[in-house]
Amino acid sequence: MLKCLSVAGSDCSGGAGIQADLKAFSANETFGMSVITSVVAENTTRVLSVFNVPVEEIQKQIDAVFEDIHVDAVKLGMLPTAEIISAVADKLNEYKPSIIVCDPVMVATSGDALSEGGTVSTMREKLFPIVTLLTPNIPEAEAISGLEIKNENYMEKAARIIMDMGVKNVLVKGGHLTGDAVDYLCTPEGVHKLACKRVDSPNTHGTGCTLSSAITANLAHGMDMLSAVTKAKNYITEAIEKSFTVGKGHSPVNHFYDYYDLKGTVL
Ligand SMILES: Nc1ncnc2c1ncn2[C@@H]1O[C@H](COP(=O)(O)OP(=O)(O)OP(=O)(O)O)[C@@H](O)[C@H]1O
Ligand SMILES: Cc1ncc(COP(=O)(O)O)c(N)n1
Repeated sequence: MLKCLSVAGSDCSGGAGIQADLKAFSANETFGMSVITSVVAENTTRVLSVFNVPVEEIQKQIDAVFEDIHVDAVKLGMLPTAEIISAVADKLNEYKPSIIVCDPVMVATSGDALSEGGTVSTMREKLFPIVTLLTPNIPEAEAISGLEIKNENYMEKAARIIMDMGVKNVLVKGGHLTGDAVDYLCTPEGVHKLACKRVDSPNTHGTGCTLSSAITANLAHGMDMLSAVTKAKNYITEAIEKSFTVGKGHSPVNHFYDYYDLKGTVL
């Protein structure tokens, strides 16, 4: 069994963060593990509070996993402070996992901040040189590239700017635009446009976390970057399409649509 580790924040309502990552790892046939960076009191409508785990405890969790278990791939989610980014990067440099997918989480679907301001420069200095793939959404790609993304054409430009910062592969996600759900994948081989139909649904809580974790699992399985991202993109589209209501706001996606029907009966 391949083993994937998520280093991310906890979403008590189960739709995003570590909880989404573990579900996506399992649904994509890998064993999931978690290092919790922050305990977020949040639900489908809002963030009530953010309690960051002390850096030493994050380091110890990473040590506990790596001293005992071979990690096939790592996914990075919410790294809320420059100090945490720096400490996680140092640990990754120590243990050198071969695959690192980084979702540079800054803001929740509800619009609430999940990261201190001013973390982009630390991410750029410490994480960009070591990540295999960076997966910013539109606001994150704007913050990193400094480019205002007015439409699809600017997504590709932003991806190229971020590649020029030394990132090996970049996926700029277009969930926040209108029209088809279009993402741009920039690899050393070129730019690939990945378009799926936009599902008319408010159930998008955790889409970014789920997509990046599915990509991580696919890369752990040995897929090349384009195949891993394409398969994960199809997975997230279907997971949104087959989602159900949880709470009063943006419900999560259905990670296990392939395994259970909406009454929980095994397919
Ligand atoms: N309504 C939708 N229908 C189909 N695909 C979607 C929809 N919304 C988002 N996606 C897709 O989901 C993935 C995540 O994209 P998005 O831009 O929403 O990331 P994110 O902002 O990090 O996630 P979130 O909105 O959960 O914070 C992308 O592949 C995007 O194209
Ligand atoms: C703990 C935590 N991490 C990340 C997100 C963003 O998730 P997404 O961008 O996938 O909605 C979130 N809402 N909560």
